[in-house]
Amino acid sequence: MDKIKISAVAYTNTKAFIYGLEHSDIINKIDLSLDIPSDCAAKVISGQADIGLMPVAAIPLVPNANIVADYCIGSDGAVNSVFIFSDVPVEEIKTLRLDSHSRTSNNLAKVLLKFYWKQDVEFTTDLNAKTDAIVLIGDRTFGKKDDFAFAYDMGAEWKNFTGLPFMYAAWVANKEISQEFKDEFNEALKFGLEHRKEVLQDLPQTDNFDLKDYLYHKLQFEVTEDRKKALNLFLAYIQEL
Ligand SMILES: C=C(O[C@@H]1C=C(C(=O)O)C=C[C@H]1O)C(=O)O
Repeated sequence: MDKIKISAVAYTNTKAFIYGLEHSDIINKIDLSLDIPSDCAAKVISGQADIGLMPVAAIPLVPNANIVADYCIGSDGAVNSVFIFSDVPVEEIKTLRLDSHSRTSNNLAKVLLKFYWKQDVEFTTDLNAKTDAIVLIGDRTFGKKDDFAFAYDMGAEWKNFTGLPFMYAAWVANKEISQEFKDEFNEALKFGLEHRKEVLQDLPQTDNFDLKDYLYHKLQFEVTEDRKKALNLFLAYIQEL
């Protein structure tokens, strides 16, 4: 049988999932690559990967997209790794640089600015552009909150806006996956989440960042009904941008 090609996010938020996959027999049935989120999306869209832990904002671009696991990268309120960092308060943001690693959070910033804060903002991806604010996600945000005059946690702001939790990335396939594989995959992911203590022990400490709080509390990994509702609402807002 051909191995199932899987692309997962190479950030700390995915370490428990990777631990679970690597400590289960399923590791012999998959080809696992670790990528930045935007590359994960590109691989699932192009068919280079069969399944990806993919930024949810890119789901509409995936042919035959289907969510194949009961677990995701989510939060209920603040997530502590998805930010708009700004020199000015949000009412004064006129220009914002997006994060080339991101698909979901770039769109989340656009949705929040337009529909929640009702700001008219110019967006750029030019790394040399001097902007009022930037989107930054993942490990590169750890401990950086105090380096900026304003730090808006987009998980918290989405909850203020909608009252809902959020789903940043989901395990999405571009083809039919057997129930047998899905069951085994879910078991492996669950095993990883149950072994966060071991995962934590292997992670390097980061200044000004509470890794334990991040892995156990800020990140929430279940695909719940409310998180699916949030996903549909988010995708509908993206259509209106
Ligand atoms: C919580 C996070 O969720 C993520 C954010 C993503 C995005 O903005 O496209 C994609 C995958 C996840 O890694 C994070 O990266 O900090």
